[in-house]
Amino acid sequence: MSSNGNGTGIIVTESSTPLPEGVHLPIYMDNHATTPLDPRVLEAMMPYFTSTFGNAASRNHSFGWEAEKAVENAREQVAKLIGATAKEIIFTSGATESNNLALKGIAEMYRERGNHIITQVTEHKAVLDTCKKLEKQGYRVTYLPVQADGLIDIEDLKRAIDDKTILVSIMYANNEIGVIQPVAEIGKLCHEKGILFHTDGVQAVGKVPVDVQKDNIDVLSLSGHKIYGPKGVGALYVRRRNPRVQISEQINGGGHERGMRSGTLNVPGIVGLGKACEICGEEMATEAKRETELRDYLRAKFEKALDYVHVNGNMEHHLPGNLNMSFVYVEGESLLMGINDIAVSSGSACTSATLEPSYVLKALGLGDDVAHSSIRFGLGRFNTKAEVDYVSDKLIDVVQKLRELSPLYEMVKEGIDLSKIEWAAH
Ligand SMILES: Cc1ncc(COP(=O)(O)O)c(C=O)c1O
Ligand code: FES
Repeated sequence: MSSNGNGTGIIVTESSTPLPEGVHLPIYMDNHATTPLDPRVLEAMMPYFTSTFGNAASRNHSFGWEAEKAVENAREQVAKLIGATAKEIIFTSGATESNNLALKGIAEMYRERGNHIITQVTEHKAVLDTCKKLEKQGYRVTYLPVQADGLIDIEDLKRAIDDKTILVSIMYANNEIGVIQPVAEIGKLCHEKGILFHTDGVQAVGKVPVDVQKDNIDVLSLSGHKIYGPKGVGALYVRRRNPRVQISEQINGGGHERGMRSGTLNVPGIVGLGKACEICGEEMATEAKRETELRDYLRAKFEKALDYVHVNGNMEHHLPGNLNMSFVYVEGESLLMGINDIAVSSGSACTSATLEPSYVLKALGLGDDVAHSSIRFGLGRFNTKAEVDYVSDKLIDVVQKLRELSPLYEMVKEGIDLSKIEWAAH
């Protein structure tokens, strides 16, 4: 296997100018995809791999009791972060499983009551593909559109509800454009109509205050690796009162997690998830402020230096660390190649397995070309101002150079209306 020397798979281009202090390449600014494990989380997890390795289900010796105690402590920590009680937390292998369990488990359990589910077009694939599977099994699914700013229209939701609707699943915050949906309002509407409300809270939990009571949430998915915890562990909040939600198990076996999710518990992972939640709860307010400032600073630098750039998604209802920007009139692929020492995500096909531009950006009404020239910056706990400066300066430089070569940009500057041009077919 060839190596690029930094072990990340990212090829770092040689630079003749010395790097600013505190900047090490490559720079990771893709914290919506995953986050590094916080060293404090690792420290909490370590004993549970070696000395305290018991099976939390072993009832007749201290190894089991110690493991169980750690799991129950983590359950409290997770519950506290979202305003739930410990008994309402089910541990899973991650949010993909949580979303599957929520949707399939509710669909199956409430089949007698109805077969209609409402979601939205900009959900994560873990929700969309689960819904598609349920459609094959005879459920009806309404995929609500979003407005140009990424928010759903509550009136659309009201119109979509019918007497067979059993579940509404709308994500708390979007993983690409960072837009925060009016969750409390959606939940209130669902409760008035006697419909269950599930939210994919993966990007919001730990970043902004999430409270299952105030937000009228019945079922919520969360994931460890998006909040500086380990990968492969997550949880599902399942409301126990007003209303008591019932979920049909999707994995059968030893009856763990009150029968809702069998399988020996990942004790170190769960301990890590709990610790990650505790840290987020303690540091959320200051960290959200810090990331928001960095985010706004990054955006302001782009807007000052470049024309034809715009943000995607409503910026008032927005995650602190998210910035999704389109750099119009540059070719997406070249843009990415020009910033290959920076780990960000793009709305283009070249970074994904499926050869299509981001369906989230397209749902906002962006054309393929603009979606291709869009970049998602995901700022996180370990990003610094020096990194933000490096990233913005580099990007501005690359965009300016690419535009110098861009005939489209030149035509726009000359005042030619591109939409009126008849391009020759090829
Ligand atoms: C909004 C959203 N939902 C679900 C997931 C899946 O989470 P996990 O990686 O824990 O399965 C992700 C992560 O990619 C996400 O961003
Ligand atoms: S930018 Fe790579 S496919 Fe569009």
